[in-house]
Amino acid sequence: MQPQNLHLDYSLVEAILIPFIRNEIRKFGFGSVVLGLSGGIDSAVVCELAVRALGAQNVLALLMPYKTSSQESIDHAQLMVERLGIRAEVTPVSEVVDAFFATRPDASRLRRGNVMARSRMLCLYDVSARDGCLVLGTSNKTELMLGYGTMFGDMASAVNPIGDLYKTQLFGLARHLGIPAPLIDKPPSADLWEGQSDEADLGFSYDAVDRLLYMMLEERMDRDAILAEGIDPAFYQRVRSMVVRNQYKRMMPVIAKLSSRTPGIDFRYARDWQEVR
Ligand SMILES: Nc1ncnc2c1ncn2[C@@H]1O[C@H](COP(=O)(O)OP(=O)(O)OC[C@H]2O[C@@H]([n+]3cccc(C(=O)O)c3)[C@H](O)[C@@H]2O)[C@@H](O)[C@H]1O
Ligand SMILES: Nc1ncnc2c1ncn2[C@@H]1O[C@H](COP(=O)(O)OP(=O)(O)OP(=O)(O)O)[C@@H](O)[C@H]1O
Ligand SMILES: [Mg+2]
Repeated sequence: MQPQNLHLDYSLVEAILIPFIRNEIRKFGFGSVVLGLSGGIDSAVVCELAVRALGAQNVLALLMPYKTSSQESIDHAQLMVERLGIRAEVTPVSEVVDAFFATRPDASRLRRGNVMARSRMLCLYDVSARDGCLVLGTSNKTELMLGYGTMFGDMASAVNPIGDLYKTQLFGLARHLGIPAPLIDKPPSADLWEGQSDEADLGFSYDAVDRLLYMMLEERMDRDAILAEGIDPAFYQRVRSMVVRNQYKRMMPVIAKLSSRTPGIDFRYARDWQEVR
């Protein structure tokens, strides 16, 4: 498999995603969106696309730093706000998160990170109720496949335009859209604790894992064919087990089937199932 196979015609991607956002937001009578703008590349790309789809006046960015969030992240989020001329609100999550852990002082870094992500989700959904808008999602395909995100936290949204794009492709789309270089050039980080980096957390690079995921998913190659491409067997096994282990993050909760039409099992109409009057 050639690494260039991963790359897409980003003009075409843009041409698909802009009407996608417009249609998926407007078909229920909504006209505007809110999203968490972190200063990272994923939310910058989603924000840029949303402005192109709906207009700057219809996009609200929430900047939700925790007290350890880096100043650079905040600056980069501000850079996007200025570039796009959108409305922005700063709603730090430090007090909420710290109040929660005041009675749980021994909680691990993982638990703290998840509560941080879920506190941001609280803010986003509260604003969506306040303003009558929808929450735009920013989880990319690599994160969704690996389960590298907090369920009901940063993974929660109404509409996610980038969930079928690998991180490597996000970089390509960001360049195509003209996202400022400082956001593209820095290492991706969940920014949940000081100095965190996705690639250090995961123990492999996005280039390597996207190449492997592409062979597993798009090219449907089996283990032998993938190893013949020079992929390390331990790396293959690790990624495969992450994909399998985190399947639940990509599904509805399991529902005990008691009737002939169970939500999510036999009742699987599309989100826009027409109301019969
Ligand atoms: N088989 C199963 N079926 C259904 N539910 C299952 C389950 N196994 C666990 N669970 C449940 O899921 C929970 C674990 O999932 P979850 O709570 O999501 O948390 P978890 O997967 O443990 O951690 C989240 C991961 O995402 C990373 N993250 C978080 C936030 C942002 C970013 C970023 O890149 O910005 C990255 C974070 O560093 C960490 O590696 C368990 O505590 C359990 O309740
Ligand atoms: N400080 C923050 N303020 C607002 N939203 C945030 C903040 N931190 C995280 N988020 C939200 O959580 C999402 C998940 O973070 P994640 O790090 O995966 O994406 P990113 O920061 O946009 O890009 P990158 O992965 O390159 O850092 C973000 O896209 C954003 O919507
Ligand atoms: Mg980030």
